[in-house]
Amino acid sequence: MSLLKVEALSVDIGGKRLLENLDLEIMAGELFGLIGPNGAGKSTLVKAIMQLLPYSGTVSLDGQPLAQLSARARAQRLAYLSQDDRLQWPISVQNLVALGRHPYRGSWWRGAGLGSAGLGGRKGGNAQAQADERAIEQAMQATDIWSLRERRADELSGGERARARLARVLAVEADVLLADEPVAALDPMHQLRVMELLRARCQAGQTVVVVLHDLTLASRFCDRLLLLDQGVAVASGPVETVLSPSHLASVYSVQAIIGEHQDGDQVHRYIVPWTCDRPGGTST
Ligand SMILES: Nc1ncnc2c1ncn2[C@@H]1O[C@H](COP(=O)(O)OP(=O)(O)OP(=O)(O)O)[C@@H](O)[C@H]1O
Repeated sequence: MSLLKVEALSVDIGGKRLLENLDLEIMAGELFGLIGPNGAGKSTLVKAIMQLLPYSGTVSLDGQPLAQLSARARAQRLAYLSQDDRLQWPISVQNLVALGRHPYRGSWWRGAGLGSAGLGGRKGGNAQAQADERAIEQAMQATDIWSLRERRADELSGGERARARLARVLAVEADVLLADEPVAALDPMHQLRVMELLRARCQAGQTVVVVLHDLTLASRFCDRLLLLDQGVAVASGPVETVLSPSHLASVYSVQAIIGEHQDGDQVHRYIVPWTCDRPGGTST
């Protein structure tokens, strides 16, 4: 049985249809990729799943419509990394990551998380505080921002901040992680590291929905893909079927070099967009 199910989902905003009658089933432990060109509707789909946009249709988790869950239950079961990387106020990296534990806190918990003592400052505290500290530290180690933990998040580089924001959602330890372009700002090593991390999280039982523009990463790491174009599902299923040369040409308007690389006993496909089918140019 699927963990996350989307049925007949449509989104209309301002008189414009952004998503058209989508059906989707994502299994527990799956690394599921959402791909498609700019404006295809990937972020809109993720926001609708997160109940951040009005939609028609049903989104359910474990058979229960998400709209029926309390905000706190939803926040514990689904973690969301948005594309928007603006920070609204100066905050240390470790306190930003600590915000990921907010869904487990009572309403009395007004601070950003760790206070002036930082990590380790509440050793010997209750079980919840220890679970929080463990989750926060693990998330920072996994995203390679441990050494940045006392820096101000708004003073980090774009890639460092992207990893800090990812650490915040990893710290939730939710059943489902929805990550909208988590590797877009990262250097190649950190892109691979994050994709390996998401893969490992799936092997440990989490379910991950990831929006990607890098088709080689999508091909190599995802179990299945949904290809969106203009709010419509063009193809869904195994990577080889979805990332066909004809889809690349018809949806992305590119001719791509598709090759295979033998890595141990596994064969991975790489996809390098090479020429544009659609002429570009600057408007005057
Ligand atoms: N609040 C909104 N009001 C009106 N139109 C919107 C709104 N949000 C998104 N759109 C439009 O919906 C379409 C899909 O947007 P969305 O952000 O889902 O695309 P995307 O596939 O995530 O694109 P990208 O790869 O550029 O991030 C776009 O044409 C966008 O302009």
